[in-house]
Order: sequence, then C-alpha cells, then structure tokens
Amino acid sequence: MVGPRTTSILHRSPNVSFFLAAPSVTAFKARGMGTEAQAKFKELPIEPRGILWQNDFIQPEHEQRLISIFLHELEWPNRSGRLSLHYGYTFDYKTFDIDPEIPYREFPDWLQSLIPTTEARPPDQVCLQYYPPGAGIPPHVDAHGPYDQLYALSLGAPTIMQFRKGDTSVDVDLNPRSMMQFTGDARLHWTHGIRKRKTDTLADGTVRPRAGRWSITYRWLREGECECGNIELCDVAQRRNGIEKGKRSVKELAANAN
Ligand SMILES: O=C(O)CCC(=O)C(=O)O
Ligand SMILES: [Fe+2]
Repeated sequence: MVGPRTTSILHRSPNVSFFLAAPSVTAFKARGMGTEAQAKFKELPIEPRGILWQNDFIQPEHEQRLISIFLHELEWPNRSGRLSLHYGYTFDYKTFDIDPEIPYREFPDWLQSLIPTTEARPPDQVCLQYYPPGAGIPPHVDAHGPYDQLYALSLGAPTIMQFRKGDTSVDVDLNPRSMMQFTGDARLHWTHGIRKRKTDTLADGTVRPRAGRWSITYRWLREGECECGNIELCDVAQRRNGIEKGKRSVKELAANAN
C-alpha cells in the first residue's frame, strides 16, 4: 500500500510528490530496477532516433487476463471513439500542471507488474486507453514542460503509429505486448499519432484490418525545465518566446481532449 497521498499535497513545491512517493519507490527498487531491465530495450534502427523497444514485455496469457479485466471489470466512459482512464496524478491541460481538483488515484493491482522498472521511481501518471477499430490519436508530442520520460505498452490488436517531422512520415508497427520508450528525437522533435482508419497498409502491401487495441502510457514529471528549444513543438520554448498558452501545443491539446 502506498502512503497517504491526498489532494493537499498537490499544492506542492515541484518535487514534493517525489518524496511522498517514497514507500512505492522502495518496493520499486526491490523489483530490480536498472541495468538488467534497461538491457532488454533495443533502439530501433530507424529515423526518428531514440525509439527504445522491447518485444514480449508480458506473456500472451497475461495479456488475455488483462484484456478480460479491461472488458469486464473497469468502468469506461460511455461514448464512442478512443477512451481513456487515468491513474496517479491527472494533468490539467489548461494550467499545464497537475490538476489539484482530481485526487491522486492509486495504481490498481493489475497495473503493478506492468510498470517499467528502468526509471528511478514509478511513473507519476499512467493512462490506459482503448481504441476501437477506426479510432486514432492526432499527431502530437506529449508536453515537454510537465513530462520527461514516456513509455507506451501495446495490448490487443496491432496498429500503425506514425512519427512525423516536417514532410517526413515514418510508420512503426505497434505489435501487441511490445513496450516502447520514447527518448531523444522521437520524444522531443517528432510528433506521433495513430490515423483514424479501419485498416493499416503494411510495408509489404498487406492490408490489415484494425481491431480493438489497448495501450498503457506512462509519464514521469520533469524535474527542471525542458531545454530542447524546439519552438514548434516544445511548450517551454514557446512560453519563453512569449507564445500564449492558448496557442501552445494545439496538437497535444487535441490529442488529450478525451
Ligand atoms: O496509444 C499509444 O500507444 C500512444 C498514445 C499516445 O500517444 C498518448 O497517449 O500520448
Ligand atoms: Fe503521445
């Protein structure tokens, strides 16, 4: 059980949450965080650089148990399109900070063994998303200001994710049970998104129908400021250059509207 995390700590100085997370950090280290887990991630030999990849993060039987929990035990919003459930802190896209109105939500039991152990502490925010066939997520970067590390686990049916920079678009096939870490250029300087469509055309020309997909994205709050300086994609660079909040990261806002 994680220690008492209440809404009051949300009125915190930036790093207080890291200290309050101490009990779970202890459990985390005991699970063998570090180099062994990191060695299982291999960088994809493509542009954008910085996509670290691990196939078979979990076994197919485990995946089936999770999908059964997602289908039968969770309460999803009652609407069509991509659906999201949040755990940990909830981010407020109006203030670009943790939403003090929404209390910290403990990670459920089924999530515990799915947390990457390659960071020094557990993530601050986890988002479970369901994509019915035909659903997608607009091209975006996950905001640089609040978030540092970013991982995504794919479950259920495969789908194509597109990374984009300028006129260049690169397809990455997100196969089930793969865990991806976005680092470097892939994290900061290319957008990523999933087209809203019912089929994906693979590199060999095969047309693959979409089916239900779940993803789990993991985010760690940043200590200090992002210094990437990318005026087009970085909310910190935009703020420093006097670009109003409302005009910042429009793509990101759209992606996280649900
Ligand atoms: O579904 C995914 O794998 C990634 C979703 C995503 O880009 C996000 O939630 O920011
Ligand atoms: Fe994203």
